Amino acid sequence: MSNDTFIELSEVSKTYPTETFAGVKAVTTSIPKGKVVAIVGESGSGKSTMLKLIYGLLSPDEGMVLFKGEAILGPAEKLIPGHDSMKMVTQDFSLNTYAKVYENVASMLPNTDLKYKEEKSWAVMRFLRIDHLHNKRVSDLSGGEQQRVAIARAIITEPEVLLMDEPFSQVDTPLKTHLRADIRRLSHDLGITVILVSHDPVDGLSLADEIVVLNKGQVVESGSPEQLYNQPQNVYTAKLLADCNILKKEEAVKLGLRPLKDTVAIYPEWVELKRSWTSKSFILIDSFFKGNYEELLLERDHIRLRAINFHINHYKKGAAVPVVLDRFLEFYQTT
Ligand SMILES: Nc1ncnc2c1ncn2[C@@H]1O[C@H](COP(=O)(O)OP(=O)(O)OP(=O)(O)O)[C@@H](O)[C@H]1O
Repeated sequence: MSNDTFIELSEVSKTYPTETFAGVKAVTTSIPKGKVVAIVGESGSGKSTMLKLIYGLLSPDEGMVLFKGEAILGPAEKLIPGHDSMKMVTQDFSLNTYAKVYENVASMLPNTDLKYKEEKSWAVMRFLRIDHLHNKRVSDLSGGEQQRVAIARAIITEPEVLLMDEPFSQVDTPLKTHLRADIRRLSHDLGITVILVSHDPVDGLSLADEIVVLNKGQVVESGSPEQLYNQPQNVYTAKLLADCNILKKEEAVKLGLRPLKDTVAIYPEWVELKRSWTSKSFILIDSFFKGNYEELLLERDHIRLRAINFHINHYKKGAAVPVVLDRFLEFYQTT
């Protein structure tokens, strides 16, 4: 392990005292500087545990967590837990809800230079577009606004790393887009390395430069969103990131595919719907309106597939839908 790497986890394991299974197990991965990294995985896969190990809120039972080549001190070795060059925004935001926005943000800086304190507080509030709320009490803000105040408090001291646990949990869909853009600006404009945990992998796909996939406390793979979406090495990743159709080899063969491995994954957008006759017709079981498209549930030989259809209401329930299948992923694992 070289000294010029940024954050490195090497064979890190952590089992909680009351548990028999490890929260994380033999995790080895590295986090590059200045990037947005999303840790994704099913509930209980160890995402929050990994975040706490990086921040120093937990000590590993085995292995090492290094920040710029130095071991991160755990709670037993540090009076105030948490690494000095990092800040963590938790789901509860830890704000003083009775105080105003400006006070919440400015109180993170010492009173040694009042001019700097005031200028910096305004700059950070402007960066996160909460300057117009400066005089409002935090208790009167929406969840999305409180989230931005929590981020402002975290970045005002210019940390090198910002850790975010489920940053989108209290934000509705339109605000998510703004918050994603804000998080990207933290890394791209300010150079902060952002490590976030999300139970919704779509957040990771649309925002992160790199994704780390956890399953049962272990890193199953990591890479860019495009790489993991288009060429996942595990059926777990394909299911997690794409909500894809999973077929056994025999089922895929019945549908005319020629897989070599045990499990086949077909993304709904790869189920090609044709307007004219094809040798493969499916029966439309149901359709689900999704706004600018509908999701079709199709069946043939007792095998069901979900497909995406942009010509809403073109197919009626019970009708034959001509389909072409020529793109699929295949895996040796069955789950
Ligand atoms: N304080 C704790 N004490 C005992 N077990 C814990 C504790 N925190 C987490 N665990 C266990 O460790 C495992 C990993 O939990 P963790 O919270 O890291 O997962 P997660 O992927 O963040 O889950 P979620 O998405 O549900 O928040 C789980 O089995 C969980 O029950």
